[in-house]
Amino acid sequence: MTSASLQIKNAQCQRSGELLFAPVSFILQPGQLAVIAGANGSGKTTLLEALAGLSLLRRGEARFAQSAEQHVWLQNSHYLGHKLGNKANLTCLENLQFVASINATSVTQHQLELLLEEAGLAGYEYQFANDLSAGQKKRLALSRLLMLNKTFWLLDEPFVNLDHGGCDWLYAMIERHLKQGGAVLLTAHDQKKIHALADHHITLQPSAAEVSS
Ligand SMILES: Nc1ncnc2c1ncn2[C@@H]1O[C@H](COP(=O)(O)OP(=O)(O)OP(=O)(O)O)[C@@H](O)[C@H]1O
Repeated sequence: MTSASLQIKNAQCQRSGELLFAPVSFILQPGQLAVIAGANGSGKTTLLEALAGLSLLRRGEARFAQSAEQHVWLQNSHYLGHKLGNKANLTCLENLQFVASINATSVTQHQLELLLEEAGLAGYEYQFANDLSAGQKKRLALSRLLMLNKTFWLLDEPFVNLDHGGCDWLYAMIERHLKQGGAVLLTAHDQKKIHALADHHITLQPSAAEVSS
């Protein structure tokens, strides 16, 4: 796992020609958690997508390890958005095998079975992802984090759809990742426990400024 930091300086995103939120700055160090909060529509998902390389920041910058090389950051990070990325017509096991193969990760079927068990999906190994409940789909998507050895986790509302047990599991997973030197950037609304664990609390505030062309 790399031990580099992520520096976010005066970051702003736009939609329909308008800046969504006032500039955001913080440095995410190894072992740290940043929680991004804000009202519905304030731009949390848009910011996370930009940091995950799916779109561009409108202003400011995100620098990884003091370098502008975004591909290094992307290689070391794993993004989980609202669209979970499970393959509906593959089983739980096949989903993990697929993700392992495209990430050149070597893993045995037994290891994957243990991983699914940890995710609360024992007994669902051969069930199609399409036939899982919303919370089970989330658990399957989150179990990828355990399989891939990525330093930075970018998680958009990861607690949504999880039951109490699922929330405890995810919380413990994040805590362990931080202790191992990983870093986590996530969005959350009313998760008091995860807010208490956070090193950075970022609440997106509306931006007054218009984007000039
Ligand atoms: N695909 C899109 N095309 C155009 N505008 C969009 C699109 N997605 C979101 N927006 C707009 O961008 C703004 C920010 O949306 P975003 O999803 O980033 O907010 P959010 O803080 O994550 O909200 P929530 O808490 O509801 O998930 C909103 O005003 C929304 O209407």
